[in-house]
Amino acid sequence: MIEIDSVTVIYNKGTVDEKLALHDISLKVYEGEFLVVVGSNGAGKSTLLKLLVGDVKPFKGICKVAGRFVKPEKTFKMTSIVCQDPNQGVFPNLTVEENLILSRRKGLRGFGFGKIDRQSLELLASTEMGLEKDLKRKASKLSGGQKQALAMVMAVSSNPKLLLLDEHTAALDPKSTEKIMELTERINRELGTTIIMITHDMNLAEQFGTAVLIMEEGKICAKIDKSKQKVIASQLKAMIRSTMLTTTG
Ligand SMILES: Nc1ncnc2c1ncn2[C@@H]1O[C@H](COP(=O)(O)OP(=O)(O)OP(=O)(O)O)[C@@H](O)[C@H]1O
Repeated sequence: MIEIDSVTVIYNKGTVDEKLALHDISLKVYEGEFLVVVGSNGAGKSTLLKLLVGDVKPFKGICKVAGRFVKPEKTFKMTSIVCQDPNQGVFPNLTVEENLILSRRKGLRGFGFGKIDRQSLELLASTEMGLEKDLKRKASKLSGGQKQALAMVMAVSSNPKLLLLDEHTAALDPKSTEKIMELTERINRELGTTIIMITHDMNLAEQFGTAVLIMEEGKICAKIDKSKQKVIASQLKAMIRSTMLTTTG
């Protein structure tokens, strides 16, 4: 699904603000995988996601998604991204229904006609946040958790192959986090969507995903495959902590 080979990303190359954000990283992510990415601030986690949507270009190396070199216009339909801020993923002045219809069409043409698909309604209902009964409500009136649930359903309504989540539960309370994580798992399990999720929450890294990627200072320190390495939860947390401590000194 994802092939990254010896990629280096440098921001502001050749200026005084030059910054090496990814340093010669190689990574394979397989179809259906749910990869959780952890690492300190500035480790390069968000840059990795930007690389996968073509927002940054490799200075060196290659990056392919679904067998194709990443180009924003090509990955647009194949990849969706949900960020930390619940207000970023929805159109506040549109209703829940309009948001969903628009996202399904990926915002290319007008909206105001068409129907919400069954998959979106089922996913909305599964969150038990009452959104499916409140389709005429403006998104601006929803809670942070409801906005993020809507953003997630919108992100998968066009059936992307890859869903990128950049600390998508960071602004939520524990109850909403639980609901959003249940939805995240369902999307991976039932729709088969490959997921890459960044988090600073070690409990989430321990509890969710099929593999954990540990990054520090623009490098990949380890990829821990939970099934192959048969690690139990407490061991995994200890492994993440010790790898991060070793790297950061
Ligand atoms: N647009 C940019 N211009 C210049 N430098 C940048 C830019 N974006 C990120 N960087 C730098 O690149 C490095 C990696 O940043 P990145 O945002 O990928 O880290 P991160 O692991 O996602 O951090 P955080 O956990 O704080 O979100 C950091 O040193 C950061 O300051």
